[in-house]
Amino acid sequence: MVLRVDSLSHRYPNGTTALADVSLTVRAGERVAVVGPNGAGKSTLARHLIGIARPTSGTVTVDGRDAAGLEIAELARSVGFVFQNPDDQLHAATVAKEVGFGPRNLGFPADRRTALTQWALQVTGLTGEANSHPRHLSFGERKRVAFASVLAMDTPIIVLDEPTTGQDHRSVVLLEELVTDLHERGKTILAITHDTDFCAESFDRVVVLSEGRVRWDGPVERWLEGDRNPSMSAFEQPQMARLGRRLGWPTPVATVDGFLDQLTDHAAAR
Ligand SMILES: Nc1ncnc2c1ncn2[C@@H]1O[C@H](COP(=O)(O)OP(=O)(O)OP(=O)(O)O)[C@@H](O)[C@H]1O
Repeated sequence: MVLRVDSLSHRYPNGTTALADVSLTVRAGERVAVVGPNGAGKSTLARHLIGIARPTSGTVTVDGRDAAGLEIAELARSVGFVFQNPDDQLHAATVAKEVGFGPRNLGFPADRRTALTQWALQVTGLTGEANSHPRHLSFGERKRVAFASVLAMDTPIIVLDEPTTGQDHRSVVLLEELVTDLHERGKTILAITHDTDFCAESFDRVVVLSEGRVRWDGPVERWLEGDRNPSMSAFEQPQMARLGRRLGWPTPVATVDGFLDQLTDHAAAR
């Protein structure tokens, strides 16, 4: 169990209860999407995973260690966090320096630092921007710089807060491929997202939060079976699911590959 949240509650000083008795376990190598309406408590939950929020009650355990008892810098070796707003985490004068900062800070040797920085720039499509000032890039590009700077830290767990926001179609496809690649490298990935297409293409499991509580937790395919699952009703079905329904297909389909498989089966059955 790489992440374990036990009966976690969080009340802000103004009295708002953002999380109420949340329990959740994530195994190493899982891809989990946390979804839910605005104000559900998703970002608050993420802040607990990186140790910048302290539980009102309950515990958060990362790799068997109580997050509340660890220094933020220590936790950063295990959990990389990509903020919703990249400007919360970009400070260096060039993209390459920004991406190289994390591995340098963690004390990695020079050859590992260089290899990780180059890899992170390459997989986020930023090699050509290595010498640019992050502030001169677009919002979508800055988000990719933030992602690259977390990748370069080579943490076993990566938490992404709304990664597809502000990304054009090409960048979303790049992101989906990247999540698959990271999964194949054995990373544990948890993303907070409102993007059901992204959930369908890149994640195995969905956790639905609402009003600070876990309302649903299970495989992404089951969650997407809209009318059989009331927790899905507040979300837009993935495009492939809507298309499958319009075609009258009885078995729900959510991904492009799933759609093509069913199309092939239907053609063969004719
Ligand atoms: N610093 C804070 N002080 C007081 N209340 C807060 C604070 N941060 C968040 N909240 C409240 O806690 C609740 C959960 O907020 P949170 O940001 O975790 O939700 P979210 O699911 O991430 O929302 P969104 O989808 O809009 O980003 C909301 O009611 C919010 O107003």
